[in-house]
Amino acid sequence: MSDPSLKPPASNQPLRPPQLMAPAGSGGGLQLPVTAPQKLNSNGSSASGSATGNPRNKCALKPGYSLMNWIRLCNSGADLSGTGGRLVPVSRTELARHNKIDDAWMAIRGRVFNVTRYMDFHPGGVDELMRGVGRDATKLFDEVHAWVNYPQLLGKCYVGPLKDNETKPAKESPQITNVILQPPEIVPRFDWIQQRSELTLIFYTRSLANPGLVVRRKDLQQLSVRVLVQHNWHSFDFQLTNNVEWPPKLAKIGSETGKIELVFVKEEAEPWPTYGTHVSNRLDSSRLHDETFEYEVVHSKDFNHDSFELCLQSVGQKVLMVLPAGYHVDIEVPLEGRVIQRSYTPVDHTYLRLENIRSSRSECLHFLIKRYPNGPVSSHLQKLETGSRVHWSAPRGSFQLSDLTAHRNILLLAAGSGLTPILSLIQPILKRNTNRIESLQLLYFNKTNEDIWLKEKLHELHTDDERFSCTNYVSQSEDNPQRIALELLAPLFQKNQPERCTYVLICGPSGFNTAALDILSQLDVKANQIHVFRG
Ligand code: HEM
Repeated sequence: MSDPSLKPPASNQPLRPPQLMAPAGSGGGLQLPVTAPQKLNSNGSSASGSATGNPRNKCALKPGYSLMNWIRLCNSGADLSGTGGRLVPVSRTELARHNKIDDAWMAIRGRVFNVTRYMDFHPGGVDELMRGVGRDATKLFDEVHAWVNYPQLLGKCYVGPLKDNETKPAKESPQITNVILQPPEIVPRFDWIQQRSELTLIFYTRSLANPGLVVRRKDLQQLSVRVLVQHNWHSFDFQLTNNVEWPPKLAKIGSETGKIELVFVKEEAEPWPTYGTHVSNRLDSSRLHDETFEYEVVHSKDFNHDSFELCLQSVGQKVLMVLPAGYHVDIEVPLEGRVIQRSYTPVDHTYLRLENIRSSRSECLHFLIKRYPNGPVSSHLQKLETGSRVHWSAPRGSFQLSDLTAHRNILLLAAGSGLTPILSLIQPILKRNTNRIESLQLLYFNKTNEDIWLKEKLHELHTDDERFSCTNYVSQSEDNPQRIALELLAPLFQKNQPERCTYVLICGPSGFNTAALDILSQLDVKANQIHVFRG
């Protein structure tokens, strides 16, 4: 029998009209986040905004069900938990009984919430929220939007802790285990919003999925967007309602949310009835293996005594490419009738000394390249003049940002030009809100002081966020040659030390990588705590 005191609140009846509710209270109630751009209806009026301030809105909420209305309801004194203010421990059996639209409970991280009244306020819609009711929805919640501040939004809906004292099934059947071991494929979901003068195409992947992007302009209304997520490519071919300008005003990938936003400026500033149409497909990745992209040099300049910066944009400005963090492209160079390839990870333009405004534009990719006397690719690239052409592959890599989720103290080991993939990870790791990082330590190894890249920039990063630190080591120093060694790394892995590193990312020449792996194995660091970037 279910406990009669745990019945859904009487107020599950239709909501009181919002204007009858008390205004948002001042004392510790919910706060309204910063307002975001809003979705325009075809008549140009605005639909409701997003609860986290993101300019997305899966469902146009009914009038009277905006975030503001929810805050009012929360502060109105209504019994949203349905328990009359009592905290009631909830068994899993009890939780399972509350699985209906008018009686909906949900457990997240061991806490049970009555989401019945939140149903129509949920920006993802009623059907989505219903997927999590009557059960422990922690995993589902995190997969969709781990960043949503549910304790704050659902504070008044808290029923009580989830009791975990029930007998668990003895053993899961082998089939079930298999299903759990294979993570479900992420298929990007498309959405769009508009303002009078802008159109935003949105692709939702998954939290920390670290997607990449290739956008190709066919003409002012036809675009091909390819999303790379977990080694799979998904294509979206668009026929837009009207013309947009190229390149997009913004191409943004939320490293934590896995959300991709492409903001285009409309040629004519007016509301569109719809974005247009699109056809989507999952692509056969093996067929893309031989695909190359043609880029041309827009800027090339010495960076230090043996390295240079190179900025390239797609020929005819047709392509915009954003790589997943930690990924590279293979640049191809013709040599004596053959084609040879080397891997390079682009760097953010803010790391370079660009003077040319054009080269900081979003459709350009920037590289920091070390010149090796016997390196045919780096020597070839250095000789290129403005307008010279280069071919490279689609983004490649095996790094999974989600592997780092459980780790709060991360060590970065880089040598020489191996710094570039590491650079692409620093911001995504530091910006992570889920299981926030405590320390991100970079040990950067070079031959001489002159070889060290970005000394000041990395110091600035440390000044901006003290969780990040960079220590330089030089091997060709007369008084104190420093190399990667057991004594150097051992203190970072000492047991019982709160800042003990639990994950290591390594990138350098093969000798350096091998030495690092050898030392880490002596320190008992397991293979699943290490990622090596190999070019
Ligand atoms: C566990 C079941 C749930 C599912 C399947 C679900 C699904 C969704 C979906 C599909 C969206 C649209 C945007 C996106 O893809 O991220 C969304 C947005 C949102 N959901 Fe949920 N949701 C669930 C539970 C909840 C709960 C319990 C809350 C209460 C705090 C919540 C609050 C929100 C908010 C605030 C947004 C807007 C996020 C933003 O704009 O950044 N969701 N949800």
